[in-house]
Parts: sequence; C-alpha cells; structure tokens
Amino acid sequence: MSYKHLSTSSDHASLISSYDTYLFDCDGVLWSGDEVIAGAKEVLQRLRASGKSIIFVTNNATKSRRAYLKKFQSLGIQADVSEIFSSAYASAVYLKHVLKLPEDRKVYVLGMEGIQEELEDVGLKWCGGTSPEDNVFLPTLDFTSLLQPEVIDGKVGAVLCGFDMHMSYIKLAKAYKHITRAGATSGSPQAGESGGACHFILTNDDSTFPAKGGPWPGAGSLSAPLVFSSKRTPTIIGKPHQHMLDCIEAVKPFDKSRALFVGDRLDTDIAFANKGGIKSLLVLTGISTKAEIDADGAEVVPDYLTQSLGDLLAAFQ
Ligand SMILES: O=C(O)[C@H](O)[C@H](O)COP(=O)(O)O
Repeated sequence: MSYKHLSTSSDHASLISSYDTYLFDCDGVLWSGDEVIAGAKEVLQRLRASGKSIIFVTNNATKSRRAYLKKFQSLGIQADVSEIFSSAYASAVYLKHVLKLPEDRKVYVLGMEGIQEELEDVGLKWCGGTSPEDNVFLPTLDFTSLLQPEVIDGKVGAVLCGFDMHMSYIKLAKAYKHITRAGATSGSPQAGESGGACHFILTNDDSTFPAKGGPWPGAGSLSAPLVFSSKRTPTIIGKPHQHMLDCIEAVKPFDKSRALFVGDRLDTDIAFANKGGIKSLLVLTGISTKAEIDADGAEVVPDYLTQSLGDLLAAFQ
C-alpha cells in the first residue's frame, strides 16, 4: 500500500480542492493537551472561509460536547456544538437509541464528567464516575461491604468505561460485579435487556493518550483490568469502530466520496477512515510515525501524509 507524501504547496492545494468535508481528530492534530498545534487554527479558518464543512471526531471522553465547545473557544478555534462528536456522546446515543436502555436503569460509569453530562443530556441516569463514595481508598481486604444492596445498585443495566483519571479499585470491583452477574455473559446488545443482565461498553480502546510529554496510558489500557478479569468482550464505540461513524452519519450526513479524515493515529483515526470508505491524511504531531507506515507489511496506511495540519496553510497562500 502506498500513500502520497504532500510536500509542495500545489500538493496541498490539490488536496483542498478534492474534498468538501473535513473530519478532524482533536488530540494530536488540533492540540496537544492545552496547546494548539501551530497553524491548526488558521487552517480551520481558511477551510471555513472556502465553504468547507468541518466535523470534529474525538475519542477523548473526558469532556462533554458543551465542555469541548468551551475548550475550542478558550483556544480561539471556531466550532459549533453540532460539529463535535466525542466517544462520550456517541456512547450515550448508543445506550439510549440503539440499546434503548430502559428509563428505570442506570449506567455505572468508570470515567469523568464528560460521560456523565452526555448521559444526562440523553436522559439516562448514572452512578459511579465522579461520585465521592466511589473515589476513596478501600481500607480493607474484606470486600463483602461492597455487596450490600445499597452499595451495588441493582438498577444498573450497563457499565460504561472511558478515560478516568480517578480510576479506583472500588470502581473496578463494582463494575466487575455488575458485568459478571447472572445473565451478563456477553457483550451483545441484548445482554442488558433482561432483569439481571448488564451491557459492557467502552467509550474507546486507545492504548495510549497523546497529551504533552506523552504518550501516556489511554482509555483502552484503563479498561484492560475489567476486560481481563470479567472475560467479557465489550462493545466499543469510538474510532475505529463502526458505532462512531453510525452516530456521525445519523446526525450529520455527508458525502464520503468528498470527505477527508485528518488524524495522528493509525489504529484509530486512519483505520476508522479506511474502514468507513473515507480518504485519510496522517499528521505526525501525535502518536504514529512515518516509520510505521513505511515498515514492510504495514497494515494501516493513510492516503496522504504531511508533517502537521499547519502545512495545509500553504494551499491558501
Ligand atoms: O485514551 C484516550 O481516551 C485517547 O487516547 C484520547 O482521548 C484520544 O483522543 P483523540 O485523539 O481521538 O482526540
């Protein structure tokens, strides 16, 4: 498989003239932590001024779309909430509209405010997550206290695991009990519908997280203890999985033949685009390297490569 290395301004100009919709990964493409990648803001402005459509697609579930909007605004990047798709939002939509989790059921969250806010926005109840009682040290090796009915909530119909900077043993232990209780033996969408069963969902399974000074362990690494201990196969929502594309297309349909996905990571962003029939551009400001796509037998290869999103400014000079 080969890719086109964009190296001249006419390469970049011809790329821009070939696509109308631009889907952007966020971490490692637009920003690294809280620092904007050089030129990214200006490229987005030029694309908008040229009448192009923009969609943001992030696996980062720590923020809700509303909170993302604030981040975009604080970094001076124009965005509208309708353009933002995160794995937290897509997971909430999946639980509500695909699994049709009954209203009397709750979602046990291993994750942060982003997941909680998105669940609330679709009218789903949650427990775990940032609740103080689930974020304390468990000072005993007698875990039977966790089995009290008021501690393990029998109304939980799904466990949703995402990036959690307060991951605790209590949360892992409770989630484990939910997803291994009677009847909860598969990751299939039907598993949670009957009384005792419980869905097992991951917002995303990124092995690493491309924040400043990284890579650091990602959401997939944080969910690994649960997958390993429960022996269940979870349903995974974020890139490269189909549920994320289904969510985007249901809300914001676009012509895939005139769309370009810009990402920094081969096994999420570029695999997502390749599987979805969308052309892809790899930038080298995040996780993946040129050596990976040049290696013999490389399985996931983008259509285009450029060092940084800022390079596309050359197309508008
Ligand atoms: O571990 C994670 O959740 C991911 O590494 C991270 O949030 C990726 O975000 P993205 O690159 O899709 O914006």
